[in-house]
Amino acid sequence: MTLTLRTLAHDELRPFQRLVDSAFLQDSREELLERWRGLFEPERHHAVFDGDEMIGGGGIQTRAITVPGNGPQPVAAVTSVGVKPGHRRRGVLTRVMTAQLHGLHEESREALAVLWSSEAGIYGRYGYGMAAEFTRLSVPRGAAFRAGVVTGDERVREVPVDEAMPVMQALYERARPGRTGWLSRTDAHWAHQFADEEHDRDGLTAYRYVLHSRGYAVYRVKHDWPDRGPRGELHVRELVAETDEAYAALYRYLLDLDHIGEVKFFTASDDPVVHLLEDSRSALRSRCDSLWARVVDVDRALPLRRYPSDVDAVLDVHDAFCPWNEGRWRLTVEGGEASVRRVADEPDVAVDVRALGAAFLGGARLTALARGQQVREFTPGALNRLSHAFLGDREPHCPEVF
Ligand SMILES: CC(=O)SCCNC(=O)CCNC(=O)[C@H](O)C(C)(C)COP(=O)(O)OP(=O)(O)OC[C@H]1O[C@@H](n2cnc3c(N)ncnc32)[C@H](O)[C@@H]1OP(=O)(O)O
Repeated sequence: MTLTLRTLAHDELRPFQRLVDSAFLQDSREELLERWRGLFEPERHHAVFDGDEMIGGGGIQTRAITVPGNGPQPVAAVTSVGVKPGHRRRGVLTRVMTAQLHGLHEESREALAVLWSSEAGIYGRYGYGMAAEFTRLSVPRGAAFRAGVVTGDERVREVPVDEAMPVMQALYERARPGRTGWLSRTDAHWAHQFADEEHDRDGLTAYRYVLHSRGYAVYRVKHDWPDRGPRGELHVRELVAETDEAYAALYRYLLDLDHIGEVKFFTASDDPVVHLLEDSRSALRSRCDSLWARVVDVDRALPLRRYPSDVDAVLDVHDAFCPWNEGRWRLTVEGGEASVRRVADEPDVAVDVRALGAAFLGGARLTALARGQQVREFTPGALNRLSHAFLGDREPHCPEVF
């Protein structure tokens, strides 16, 4: 039977969702369909059919991502990729990736695509690079701040979700343009991210919502009452603050809650809490990849962000999956703004397109990627200059899995 590929219609959410559930070895739940419907853009979802049977697919959410120095920019947020068990390793994913990336290029849609990868070995072959990491942070309850840390005297208040949500949305929107890696959220995204259904809780409590006039935190608790006294785990879902003082005040509130042993948070890898703590080593940290990024069109993507230093270099780009990127491009950054044009000049560096994706948000250094054999320098000094130009003011961080 030959395989066919097409985009979906509005009434195909149910079979598509069943397919994704089957690929992720999850039970299908009819009641979740309404929540998914708000996120479903059928014309941006591709599915592969074996005869009449939908056996694989993947979708795109139309969103914006904050890039270094230039606020939110359009991004194709790739999501819900799956192939039914029994139909794997015969090129279904490759067909979906081809349809997505070639489609973005041909229709001049988003010049950048991002995703969270279920397994790290999958997306490099399609030109995605590891662009951001998150830190699994664990801080013991009561951990003291350094003398001199200011938390202010404003009371942090726990409030019901209905009161918290509009305030959270406004705070998030105000903070977002300055936070590399944060995504735009519609009401449907907010509803999805904070749905808080029983089966998502994994034995933890419902979300608790905490407000400060300049920030908020959302958390759950896993209770633990051993003989030596309570030592629950407090899991922070999101902590957003417009000021450093509000950030410290919210952390202080969470660290001082009774019955807690540890505060745990999947946070940005430059979360400042280690600098607030008297004993920085009490914060245990381990890192893992979060966002993978794909430069769809080199000449359209690189000018989307700003650069901290000027540079003029010819890049010999290797891109086997999107051949329109292959070859030599001159990247010129003046006053932080980039222009990119095709040239026949001798290259200063050779880069795999994965490395451009990894460096795009300022998270990975091109010098490190060179040591990882994804970048090669021909002109001495060019790599250091280029690597510096790609840095950002903050570590990129994506506070939600989509
Ligand atoms: C953004 C997201 O949604 S991430 C979620 C991805 N989905 C999942 O993890 C759900 C469970 N897994 C699956 O559904 C499937 O196994 C998929 C989607 C990962 C792969 O689908 P397939 O149709 O089997 O992939 P396909 O046959 O096109 O393989 C292409 C290549 O990727 C490789 N590959 C596929 N899956 C993996 C993996 N998990 N790890 C490493 N390599 C992989 C294949 O070996 C093949 O390599 P080759 O080009 O060198 O021959």
